Amino acid sequence: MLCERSQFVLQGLKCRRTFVTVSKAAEKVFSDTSSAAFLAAAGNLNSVPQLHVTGRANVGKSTLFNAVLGRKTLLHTSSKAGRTRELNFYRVGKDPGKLVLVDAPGYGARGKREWGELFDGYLETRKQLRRVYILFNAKHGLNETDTSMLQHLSQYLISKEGTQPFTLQSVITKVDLVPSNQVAAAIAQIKKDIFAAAPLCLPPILTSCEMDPAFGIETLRKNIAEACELA
Ligand SMILES: Nc1nc2c(ncn2[C@@H]2O[C@H](COP(=O)(O)OP(=O)(O)OP(=O)(O)O)[C@@H](O)[C@H]2O)c(=O)[nH]1
Ligand SMILES: [Mg+2]
Repeated sequence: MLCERSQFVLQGLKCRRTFVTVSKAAEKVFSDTSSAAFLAAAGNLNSVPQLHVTGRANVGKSTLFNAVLGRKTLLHTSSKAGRTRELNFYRVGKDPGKLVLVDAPGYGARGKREWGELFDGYLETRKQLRRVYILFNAKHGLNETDTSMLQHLSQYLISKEGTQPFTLQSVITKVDLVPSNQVAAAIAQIKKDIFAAAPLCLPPILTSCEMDPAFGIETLRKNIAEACELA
């Protein structure tokens, strides 16, 4: 199932081959963790693929992408919702970089209206955008705002010409917060809710940054390399 959906999204790439090359590619892209850097301006990055991270405030966006970049504090995190207040661009690898991660403010009750407008403008205009990662808290599941965001993002997934400008990948965070005997049911419910709201959204990658070692990071790195077609 995952295979078929990946194949669809990658427009015909052979699955087995994709996973082999992607695995090596992910190793290469993320091997030099010291070279990840915050970019104040994104003007000179027109040829570098970009990935966008979204999710409700406090879901763990910045923490998860620190883990992906192999850094503890590059992206600012906080126990208080609303820490990230603008679109922040991070280069992966030495200048000019292999790809750029864009960390965004959280949406939801504590998100602000203008953050939404900023996000939409970005989705509509950013040609280099390859994949949007939407994160859900394993313990909280999806609420109405999450469902609305999935439906909203779905509108951008297929253009009028029938092409797919970018793909949408779901990620479940904070799996450690769900008691082990309830994990399977919680994940099944989240998958069902994601599919109901956005059938084109790729099935979730499970993660936890509180486990030692953090869980799901390699899978996410491979997924990123795949999205950017880095061989
Ligand atoms: N238990 C647990 N806590 C986590 C995990 N990931 C992040 N957190 C905690 O969740 C809180 C919010 O993390 P952030 O990464 O700042 O969340 P965010 O989605 O970037 O938040 P905003 O920028 O405010 O939208 C912090 O206290 C993190 O330590 C996880 O996997 N498990
Ligand atoms: Mg944040």
